[in-house]
Amino acid sequence: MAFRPTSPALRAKSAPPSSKLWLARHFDDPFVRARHVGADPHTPAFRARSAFKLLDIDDKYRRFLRAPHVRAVVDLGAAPGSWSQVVAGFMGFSDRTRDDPELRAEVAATGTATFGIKESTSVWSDAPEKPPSSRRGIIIAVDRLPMWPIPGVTSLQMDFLTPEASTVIGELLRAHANAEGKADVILSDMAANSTGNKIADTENALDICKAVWSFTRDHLRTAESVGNNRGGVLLIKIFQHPELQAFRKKQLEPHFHSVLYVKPEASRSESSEGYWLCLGFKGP
Ligand SMILES: C[S@@+](CC[C@H](N)C(=O)[O-])C[C@H]1O[C@@H](n2cnc3c(N)ncnc32)[C@H](O)[C@@H]1O
Repeated sequence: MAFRPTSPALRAKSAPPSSKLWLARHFDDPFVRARHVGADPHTPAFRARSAFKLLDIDDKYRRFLRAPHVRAVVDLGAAPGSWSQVVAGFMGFSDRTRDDPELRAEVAATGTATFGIKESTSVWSDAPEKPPSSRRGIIIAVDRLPMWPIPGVTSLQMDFLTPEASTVIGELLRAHANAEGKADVILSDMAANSTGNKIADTENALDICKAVWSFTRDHLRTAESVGNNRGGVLLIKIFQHPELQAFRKKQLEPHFHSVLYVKPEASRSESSEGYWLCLGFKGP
């Protein structure tokens, strides 16, 4: 199956007027245009404009992802994979998926949307058999949706809110990360589907925050173990809401040296989306 984007002209033709407006604005968006920087103008360099949010946050806030000690990263809500692409780039892996004939042949041999998935565990990976730790670290990407592979990224197709998610990710970290078996950075761009009901949407957003925080307590390295008071980083997507602010005050602030609210340039101004960048984990 070819992962080539449908041309904007084709999509706009059959769309109702309101969608046409959205599409016109979408394709006029500098971050959407910037995705197409590769040799082939039809194949975006990044799979989503979200890549620019992460690049922007990392640029503005102390290059927490580019720090040399960062060798284990967990990317929650990773599909279609642009954040994982950014992390893989920083950790020295290049996205050869499009260019490498060998990798393409591998992909073709194992199937299409479901290729490589081990049915028993619902874990699949495009990383070679040798442990990633012997190279430049481990990147674990988790999503309910399948994800086209990215070299250096181990992908898990699972619902993060299920109890086994933490166990499976923890096992991978213990096998392939640093001596402590913990992540240097945890990223969460997870967003629940909107139900149209504000109360239900807030509850769902809060459930995600709580699950990510509980996972963080178990699997994030502390600033002390990194040897840097900004080490042990959590970046989590949130939507502005008083209940979420209370969660930040009670749960996050006491456990990190600093918790910053960040609204990257690539985040649409009309969206209430933002991120908390939590630096320097003090421990659970
Ligand atoms: C905004 S997208 C992430 C985009 C991604 N950061 C990128 O750059 O390509 C949010 C993702 O969160 C995933 N998601 C939401 N709830 C989830 C859950 N409970 N478990 C796993 N993934 C979830 C969705 O499937 C969706 O792919």
